Amino acid sequence: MITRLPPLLLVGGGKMGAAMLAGWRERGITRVVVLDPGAGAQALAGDGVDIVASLADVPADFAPQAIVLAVKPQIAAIAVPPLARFAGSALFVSIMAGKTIDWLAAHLGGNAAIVRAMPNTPAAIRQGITVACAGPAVAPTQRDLAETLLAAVGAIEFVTAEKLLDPVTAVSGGGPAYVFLLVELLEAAAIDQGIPPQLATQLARQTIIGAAGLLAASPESAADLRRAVTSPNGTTERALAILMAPDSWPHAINTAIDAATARSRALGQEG
Ligand SMILES: NC(=O)C1=CN([C@@H]2O[C@H](COP(=O)(O)OP(=O)(O)OC[C@H]3O[C@@H](n4cnc5c(N)ncnc54)[C@H](O)[C@@H]3O)[C@@H](O)[C@H]2O)C=CC1
Ligand SMILES: O=C(O)[C@@H]1CCC=N1
Repeated sequence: MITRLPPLLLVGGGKMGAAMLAGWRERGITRVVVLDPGAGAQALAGDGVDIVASLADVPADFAPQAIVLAVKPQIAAIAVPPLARFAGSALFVSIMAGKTIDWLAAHLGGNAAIVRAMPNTPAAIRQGITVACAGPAVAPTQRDLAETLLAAVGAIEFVTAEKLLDPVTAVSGGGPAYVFLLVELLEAAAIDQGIPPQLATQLARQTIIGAAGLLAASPESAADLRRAVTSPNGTTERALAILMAPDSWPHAINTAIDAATARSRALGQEG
């Protein structure tokens, strides 16, 4: 167990970068340099955290033990190669969707130590889940460091088959968006039934919050919790008969996850 985090370079201080930085601050940092040209990143400055707009502004004597890549995959081909000078000394942890360990190694130099990971936005409240895969050049102590950095924002699982990162990206990486969409759709349906908008919003939000809390607190499976709501010949049964029809949610969710998985694979090939 690492007690205090070593010097870190965070490349990209947007939604995910900021969420991880907040988790690291709770964990105890020595020094973090955030490389981000965006004006919004300035808000991340504070005790032990410096913001720089370009790599040229990173102090020459700063020696990060880990570099976390939290920029969009679409700019990776521009943002990643200049970091190759750290490849001999630092671990790289990439959370970019789709970008493979091979792609990163090709842009950083063949021997770079690389962990590819996929977190999700509940990281912002330390309730995320991350799946990670360590490349061949990662030393055991570097794997431990990656685990510590990622565990600061929620649960963490390592896999050895990197190809699983594409469906993981589709399921848990994007998963919060599907849940938020459900809130939006429930709210719209409530309004359609004549429920006043303010109450409709409250019903939709608190239903998801309450159901998630019940899932977290209960030892029962999701299917058992669903059955507990569903009275024989009652109201929920009528709704579920529509939602659970093979060409309804089962088909839509499966097709959606398939499309997102394919997009993750394609992002790995671009640039
Ligand atoms: N948003 C999400 O739900 C998740 C996103 N990811 C991945 O995390 C990465 C970041 O995503 P978000 O935080 O959502 O994006 P974001 O747009 O909030 O943050 C990206 C940050 O990169 C900065 N940036 C742009 N060009 C840069 C450069 N050349 N050097 C350094 N920084 C630069 C931007 O100013 C911005 O602050 C992406 O690769 C995405 O695939 C992973 C899991 C979940
Ligand atoms: O939509 C995306 O590409 C990223 C990866 C997972 C969540 N957001």
